[in-house]
Amino acid sequence: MARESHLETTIGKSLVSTIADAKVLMVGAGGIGCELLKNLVMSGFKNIEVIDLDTIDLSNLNRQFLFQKQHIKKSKAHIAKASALAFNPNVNIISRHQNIKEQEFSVDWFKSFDLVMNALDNLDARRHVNKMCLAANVPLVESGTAGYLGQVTIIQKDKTECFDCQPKETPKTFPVCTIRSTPSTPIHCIVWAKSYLFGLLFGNAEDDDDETLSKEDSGNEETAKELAALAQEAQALKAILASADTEGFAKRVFDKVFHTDIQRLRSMEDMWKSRKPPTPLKYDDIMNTTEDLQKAMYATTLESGTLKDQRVWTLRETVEVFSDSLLTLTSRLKIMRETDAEASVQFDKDDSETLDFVTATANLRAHVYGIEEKSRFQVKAMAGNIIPAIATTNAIVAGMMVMLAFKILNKRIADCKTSYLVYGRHRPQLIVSEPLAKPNPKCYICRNSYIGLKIDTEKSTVQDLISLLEENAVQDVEIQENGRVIYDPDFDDNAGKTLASLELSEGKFVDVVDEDDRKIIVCLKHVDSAELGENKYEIEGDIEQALEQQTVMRQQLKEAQEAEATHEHQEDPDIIMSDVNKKRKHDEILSISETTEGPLKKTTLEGVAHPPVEDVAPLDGVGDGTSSAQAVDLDEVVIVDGKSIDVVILD
Ligand SMILES: Nc1ncnc2c1ncn2[C@@H]1O[C@H](COP(=O)(O)OP(=O)(O)OP(=O)(O)O)[C@@H](O)[C@H]1O
Ligand SMILES: [Zn+2]
Repeated sequence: MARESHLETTIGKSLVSTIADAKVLMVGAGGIGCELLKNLVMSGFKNIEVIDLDTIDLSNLNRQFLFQKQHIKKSKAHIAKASALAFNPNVNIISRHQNIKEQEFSVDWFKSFDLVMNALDNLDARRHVNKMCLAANVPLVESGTAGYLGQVTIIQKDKTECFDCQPKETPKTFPVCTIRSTPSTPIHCIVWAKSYLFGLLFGNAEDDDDETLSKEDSGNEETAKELAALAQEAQALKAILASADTEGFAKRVFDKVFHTDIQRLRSMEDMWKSRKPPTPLKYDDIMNTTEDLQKAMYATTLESGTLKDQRVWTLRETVEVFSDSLLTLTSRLKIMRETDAEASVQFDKDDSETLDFVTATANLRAHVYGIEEKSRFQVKAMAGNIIPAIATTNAIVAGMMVMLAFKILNKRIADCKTSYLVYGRHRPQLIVSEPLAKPNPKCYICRNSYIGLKIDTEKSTVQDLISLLEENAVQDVEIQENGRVIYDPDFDDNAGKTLASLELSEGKFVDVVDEDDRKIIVCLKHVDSAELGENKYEIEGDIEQALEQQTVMRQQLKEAQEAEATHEHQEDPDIIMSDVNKKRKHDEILSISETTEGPLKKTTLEGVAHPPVEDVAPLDGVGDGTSSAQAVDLDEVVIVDGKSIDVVILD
């Protein structure tokens, strides 16, 4: 009771009662999720549903404080529930050990919540929840952290930008030849080991087309020749793989990859005119040398007392790890292929044998090219595309999420802001905020109108769907599902097929575009025809209104495009400047995250809801950074001294 009376004094009785009645969905019970669930049960929320598909890993325990050692391998969602109930048993928590993308989590299910809160770590799941919340018209609190950086915002259909309104950064790519022939940094060697050699040895022959390699430079004739030679080498390696069961296999692979192939590359003199050529390595030369000699020869330090994970291995140790992991993974693959001829082993930073192999081969390659070698711990971070996860960043972000939740439930969406945690700036200001952005008129996700359609997907055909749309004034339609054309006036092959036979079943989103290019997204809900009775279908929502809304949106898009064309024409110097500023800010934030060290986490900036936008706004009330007490117009955050933060909630 005392807890609630404090809350009432702080935010008022009526909001406390609204919070107690609200039903909240929390997606993800990892770094942010654990903090968030603890906050929710401690701040008056009484009805919480938590979903996470994963189990607890040892590496989670340094920051996911609802989990302890004895919980390893158990469901994150279930354990998070049990631990949170210990904080406050008077809360109704439903936990689900499932993927949020499962079909049973339909638009109607999303509609049953007053609020959804994302504590996820990947774009795919975030995009999915974004779309479901737009379709269900439920407000979404979106969050993300990357090292010391974090951000929190809200997404509300037609009122704010959605998760997909701004393009997200694509993963970094490297030219093929840098990776395969002329590496110059440790990451080039790691990408080669993880995305090329690993795939060749333990994957399917065709899938060495990793996203981290770009073929942009393959137009040039020299490069094309080099790629052809590399392809031949790959074939030769596959021939060696056929002898995996025989004595000396590891030595044969080693000598092929680090001696024969390197010698061939070395013989291409043009390539080394302005670069240091690589030095081939021979298995026997290394294994026949003693450890002492190794140290003298290769100047690798073996500091006793340092964990093997955290120091660079000697060359001999590296070769030993190479041999052991190669043999283990080869026999693992053999067993897998007994039941599935197409099976492959995937790299996973938490799978110790795959990490061993990538660390050893990346370092052997680095050695050959005279590049700095890395510890297994460092390779894990780099190969897993990892930015350190900081428990306090997650805690601050989870705190800000709850404050946004308070405002949303208090019907004050207009007062919500996007907040960024920007550690490492010279100003004594940790959190900066900016007003919520309006939807991007060009967005393919939120600038659509959603309607629900109850229909017997087993019996109704595409033609039935077209007819019912026509009955509702949607004429000359084109129908697509997830980029797949189902029907258009020039492609009617599917007209007589049932929806279900085209996998248009319960929960699927179908894009319908009419003669005026207005797009409506139809969420299918399978209902048996017997239940539907005489009406063969039932529409949820107002199609006419949706079409009108689409007309307005088309007009807005046209205006935005015209405005853009005029700007481009005039080359407005202010606009150019603002782009430069944005880039500078972005680079600055990235450089902060690059210099951070700490525990590991795979969330990258791409996982954060929006790339940090404007330069840190000179917010109202912020001084020049020299004053010791600054009032910041953040509504809920006041920074004192530049050191401590007082959180004040203004009702
Ligand atoms: N589609 C999904 N459905 C349900 N939960 C998901 C989905 N995708 C991701 N998650 C969960 O979101 C959480 C994100 O938490 P976090 O970013 O801390 O990642 P983590 O996996 O715990 O940490 P790490 O990646 O560093 O091992 C994870 O627990 C993950 O299982
Ligand atoms: Zn959008």
